[in-house]
Amino acid sequence: MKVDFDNSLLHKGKILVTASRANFAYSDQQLWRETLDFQITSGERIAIKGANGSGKTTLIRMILGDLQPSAGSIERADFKSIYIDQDYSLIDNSSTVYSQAWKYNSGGLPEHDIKTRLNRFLFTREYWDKPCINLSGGEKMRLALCSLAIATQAPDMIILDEPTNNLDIQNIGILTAAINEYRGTLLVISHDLHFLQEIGVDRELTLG
Ligand SMILES: Nc1ncnc2c1ncn2[C@@H]1O[C@H](COP(=O)(O)OP(=O)(O)OP(=O)(O)O)[C@@H](O)[C@H]1O
Repeated sequence: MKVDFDNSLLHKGKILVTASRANFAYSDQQLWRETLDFQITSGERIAIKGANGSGKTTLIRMILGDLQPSAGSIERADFKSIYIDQDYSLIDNSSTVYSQAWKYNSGGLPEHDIKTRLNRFLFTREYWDKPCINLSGGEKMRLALCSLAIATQAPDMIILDEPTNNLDIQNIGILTAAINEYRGTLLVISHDLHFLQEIGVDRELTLG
């Protein structure tokens, strides 16, 4: 499948995130027994692993700069990221499929091109006026990827949270193809070993 992602403008190997002795506390207790020391460089594909409640989502929110560490530091370069969470909050539930796609048309593509891209992501004409709130999880994932393929500049970093949960084989195929066309930095929380292998993850960050 041809996705036509515009690529991230960052050069490969640029340091995006540096965590030094970082930890986080929601209460008086630190989340991680061992503090976190890692770097993320542009172009890497990293799987974030750990049991339920081990702090994977918390770590992502720190990497995004939404949460500050309670110990140590997390330094972030200036980069553009997209977080596709399990609720697909990238999708505006008050929009229709077509208007969601149109919102990402920052480069002013003609209507015909938007429709071509919607079709590539299996959104044929009968879907265009459908309210996003009625889409299934798999359809929302597809529309999120389609929105990114419409945007002028792909994000420097895509973060996926359990992306294959609740997706059927066809949707997993589309997700895999889209991610394999993407050249930027990828962080993915997933227990799906087959998927991680298919998208060529370079290394793992395990929380415990
Ligand atoms: N806003 C909050 N206030 C207090 N505790 C929180 C808050 N958010 C998360 N926690 C707790 O912090 C711990 C880590 O949560 P987090 O959601 O980061 O884990 P996770 O690894 O993403 O979990 P899962 O695999 O179940 O999605 C959990 O014990 C959770 O209950």
